[in-house]
Amino acid sequence: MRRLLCRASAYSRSFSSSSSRPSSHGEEAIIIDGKSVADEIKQVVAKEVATFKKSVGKTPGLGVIFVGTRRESELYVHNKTIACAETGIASSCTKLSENASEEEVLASVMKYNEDPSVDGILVQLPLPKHLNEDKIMSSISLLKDVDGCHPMNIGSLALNRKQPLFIPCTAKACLQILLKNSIQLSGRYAVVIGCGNISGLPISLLLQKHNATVTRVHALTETPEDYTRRADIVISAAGCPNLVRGDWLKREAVVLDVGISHTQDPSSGDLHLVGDVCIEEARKVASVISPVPGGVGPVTIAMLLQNTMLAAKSRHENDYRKIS
Ligand SMILES: NC(=O)C1=CN([C@@H]2O[C@H](COP(=O)(O)OP(=O)(O)OC[C@H]3O[C@@H](n4cnc5c(N)ncnc54)[C@H](OP(=O)(O)O)[C@@H]3O)[C@@H](O)[C@H]2O)C=CC1
Ligand SMILES: Nc1nc(=O)c2c([nH]1)NC[C@@H]1CN(c3ccc(C(=O)N[C@@H](CCC(=O)O)C(=O)O)cc3)C=[N+]21
Ligand SMILES: [Mg+2]
Repeated sequence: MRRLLCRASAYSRSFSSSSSRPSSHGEEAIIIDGKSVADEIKQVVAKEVATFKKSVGKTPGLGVIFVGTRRESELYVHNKTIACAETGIASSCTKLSENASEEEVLASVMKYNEDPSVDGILVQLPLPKHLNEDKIMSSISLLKDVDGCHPMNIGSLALNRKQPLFIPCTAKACLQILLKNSIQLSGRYAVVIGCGNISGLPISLLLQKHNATVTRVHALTETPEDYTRRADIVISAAGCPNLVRGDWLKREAVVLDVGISHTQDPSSGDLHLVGDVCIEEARKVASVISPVPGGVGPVTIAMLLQNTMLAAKSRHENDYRKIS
């Protein structure tokens, strides 16, 4: 009975444009519509950008650095550029070849660090293996770290009572989806699958900041399902198709699928996206699921725009303080 009530209340809470119920037979999870969550955020950002342009006379700007030729990275960078244009943010992209030297990449970061028209910098990951990712990410100016990947920002996210200037976009996107669907975090048990620097790790730190009890599992964890089966909230960011099966989940669990893998259609050559969660099984067990595509991904891009707007504002306030 409690379960039924839970499900009914989760349904009524989310009975809005941001979620849709896939079937009417009453036992399937709510599938979150990330695109509409993203559109709402983008509308707010677009208004802020317009106000900023009018009052300050500057256009917020994002600089992207893309090393190599990975096809999916190219797609993401393209999507980010379009999203910037939609909200009135200026964007530029520095493309470097697969065998670019560390000095070249660092020089590109420095150029954006010093460019007053650039408010936010994103170095597209993963980088080619010969490059030192830590060194490159640490060279991004703290005030421009809209990706939230600088060790100082990650450190502040991990510390009690400290607020980072920028929260990594994917973690922010997950939190936004949870809050939007009135999913309580405080005191609840959350399991994050995968501890990557741009997704799993920051997600687990942000959930912990919101007083969830958090376990992180990874490729070396023995029987990860022992943890996920007890979890109120499961967030998977491993990049392994069908990793999370229906029998890995507790009834009424909330499941966010962050992982994205690309499979190529043998006949058309088109890239298809798949998440980590076996959605056909999970939807029969979970109460709420964010799918791939159309879940966390679009919200992540909206958060990048929000962080870029935030960077423009805080840099402007800093300049103002210096001259007054
Ligand atoms: N939707 C979105 O907005 C975004 C999606 N992504 C996607 O999220 C995924 C993760 O990205 P990223 O963090 O950069 O990746 P990383 O490669 O940095 O991290 C992957 C993590 O998953 C773990 N892992 C791998 N296989 C398994 C497994 N079988 N069981 C449990 N854990 C496993 C790895 O563990 P170990 O370290 O032990 O090998 C590692 O901790 C990718 O698919 C990426 O495309 C990323 C960013 C944004
Ligand atoms: N420094 C850095 N920061 C990142 O945030 C970062 C990165 N590097 N490297 C790659 C990953 C991946 N990532 C995605 C963002 C949006 C979608 C997204 O919008 N996905 C859409 C579909 C997109 C499509 O159709 O191709 C969806 O899931 O519906 C996907 C993936 C950010 N990443
Ligand atoms: Mg590397």
